[in-house]
Amino acid sequence: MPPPSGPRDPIAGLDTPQSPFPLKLSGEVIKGFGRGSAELGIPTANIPISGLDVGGHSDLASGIYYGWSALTIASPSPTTTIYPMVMSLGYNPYYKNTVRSVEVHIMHDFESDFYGARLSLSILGYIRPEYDYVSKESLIDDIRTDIKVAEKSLEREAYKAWKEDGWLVRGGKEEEDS
Ligand SMILES: Cc1cc2nc3c(=O)[nH]c(=O)nc-3n(C[C@H](O)[C@H](O)[C@H](O)COP(=O)(O)O)c2cc1C
Ligand SMILES: Nc1ncnc2c1ncn2[C@@H]1O[C@H](COP(=O)(O)OP(=O)(O)O)[C@@H](O)[C@H]1O
Repeated sequence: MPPPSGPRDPIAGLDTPQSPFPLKLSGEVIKGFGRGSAELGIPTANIPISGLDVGGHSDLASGIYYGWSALTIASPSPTTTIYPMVMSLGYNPYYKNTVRSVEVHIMHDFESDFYGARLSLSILGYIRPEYDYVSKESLIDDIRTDIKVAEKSLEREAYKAWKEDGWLVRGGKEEEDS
């Protein structure tokens, strides 16, 4: 399906997250198809799609989502940092992938890659379905717009609050029994 023509909404969804959000998803950063940085100039960290099953979200619709991410780097000592993120879930119709993938663009400039790190997501809203595009440039334009929409959407108080969520701050770990 091609994207609709005309301007896009600058903000996604209502002023408070609606059911089924927030959704939690966590996994190890694995290799993707090697296109994000090289072809699009927008790196995307892939995590195993099996993480959706673990959380009971295997029927989550393909599309573009936004929320907060926690990146946990193991060495020299485990450190978790929270960043805003946009996530693409699906078959990337422009590239006609045959498997569904979870790809996360973290809205931060990193100096190096972080394969093997743990990436935990608190997904707070849905932006749009995935589309096929006539050109790589129009795909890039839409991803850039998604990033702006996510930034603006996360500025709302009820969305900002989830940045401090315990599960995320603990790097995707459930609370231990005391
Ligand atoms: C916010 C965002 C929106 C995206 N939207 C689409 C889309 O509508 N259609 C599509 O084919 N791919 C979409 N993609 C996926 C890119 O095509 C994908 O990230 C790219 O193929 C890089 O894949 P790789 O990291 O596995 O190499 C989107 C990615 C992001 C981060
Ligand atoms: N802002 C960022 N968001 C997501 N990943 C990033 C970012 N900056 C660097 N990376 C790194 O780049 C990798 C993704 O690069 P990419 O070119 O999309 O390759 P691939 O999808 O094949 O793994 C991520 O796994 C991560 O290690």
